[in-house]
Amino acid sequence: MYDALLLLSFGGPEQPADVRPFLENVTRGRGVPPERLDEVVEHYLHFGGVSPINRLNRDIIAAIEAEFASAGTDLPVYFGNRNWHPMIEDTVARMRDDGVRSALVFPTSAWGGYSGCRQYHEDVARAREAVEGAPELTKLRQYYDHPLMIAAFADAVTAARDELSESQRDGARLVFTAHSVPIAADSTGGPRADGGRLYSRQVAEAARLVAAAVGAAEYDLVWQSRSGPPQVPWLDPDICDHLDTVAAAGAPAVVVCPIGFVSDHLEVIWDLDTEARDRAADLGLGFARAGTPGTDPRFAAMIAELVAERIDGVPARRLGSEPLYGVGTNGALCAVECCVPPVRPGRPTA
Ligand SMILES: CC1=C(CCC(=O)O)c2cc3nc(cc4[nH]c(cc5[nH]c(cc1n2)c(C)c5CCC(=O)O)c(CCC(=O)O)c4C)C(CCC(=O)O)=C3C
Ligand SMILES: [Fe+2]
Repeated sequence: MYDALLLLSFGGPEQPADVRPFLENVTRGRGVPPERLDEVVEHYLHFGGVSPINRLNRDIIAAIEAEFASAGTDLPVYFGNRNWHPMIEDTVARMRDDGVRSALVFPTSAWGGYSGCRQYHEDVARAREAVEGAPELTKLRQYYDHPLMIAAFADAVTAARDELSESQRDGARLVFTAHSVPIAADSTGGPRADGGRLYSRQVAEAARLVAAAVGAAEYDLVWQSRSGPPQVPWLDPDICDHLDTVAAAGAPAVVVCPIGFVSDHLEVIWDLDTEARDRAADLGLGFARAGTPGTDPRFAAMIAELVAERIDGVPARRLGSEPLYGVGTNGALCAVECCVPPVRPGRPTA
């Protein structure tokens, strides 16, 4: 029925010369101001112009291959990106040349919403348009509340808390963070009949599930990595501003859980490990950042389970109750009027 798996991700530069063209791909027609782009160029150059994201995705692929081998699942795993090499168009052409007829697509975003789900459908549609004789491509579902992912995040939170000194541990505030998006995009996320806000509702539920798993009665959910022009409202508060609030409330430390991301890519190692950590230091707040689930063996096990749902009809395991979508073949949307793209300032209308 399916003869391959394609891991589809965001992509990131692998050398300094890649940084500008990568960012142009990401932001084309999206109204991100040039000043913001210049800043983001600096973030990448701070790490030698190399994002860890491709390497981390290759590690995830190696873990999936091992998982498939031990389960006797005979599916080759391919790697393609939206914004940088290996580009999805090139990978889909290679899949066709290898004789792949119908493949499943695992997106490295757990979420619904425009950026986390619909844009991956658009990537699939664009790649198939570019490649004559392209295989059928069926995107897997959203997995924000999969028990294996929640368990991996929960153990990472516990490990981060243990890094704090004993005096900081007790009063440490648990803070979840995810990529901010424009409020207009969030409000049209999901099928219209569901009332929108799919992304922020799923993020809030994932945070609740992880907090419950570690026994935290209190926690906060904040946002990070805002871009776009300042007059456009995005989900807030921002993580750095929130650290001021936490410090003012008298907490000795924070445990920051990047619930919105599956791996330690640039949004994590810059925005959290650099910017937020520096802000915490200025405020005299202890700071520990929980790891992301991508390197946890349970993450590959979860992917194998999502594949088995499609191939063997294994029942979908999930802990939450927010609506869950994400499946579509050849770029077909999850539902009619799903995640209608917001009108963006500066975006070409054609
Ligand atoms: C919801 C969401 C996720 C999580 C879901 C998922 O994982 O898909 C995510 C992930 C990521 N975002 C990433 C990088 C960037 N995102 C940008 C810009 C934007 N992100 C947005 C949303 C999201 N982004 C939005 C609404 C924009 C504004 C432009 C637009 O409306 O589309 C920009 C432009 C410059 C800037 O920051 O302004 C960059 C460089 C990287 C790669 C990091 C690396 O290289 O290691 C990853 C994994
Ligand atoms: Fe992003």
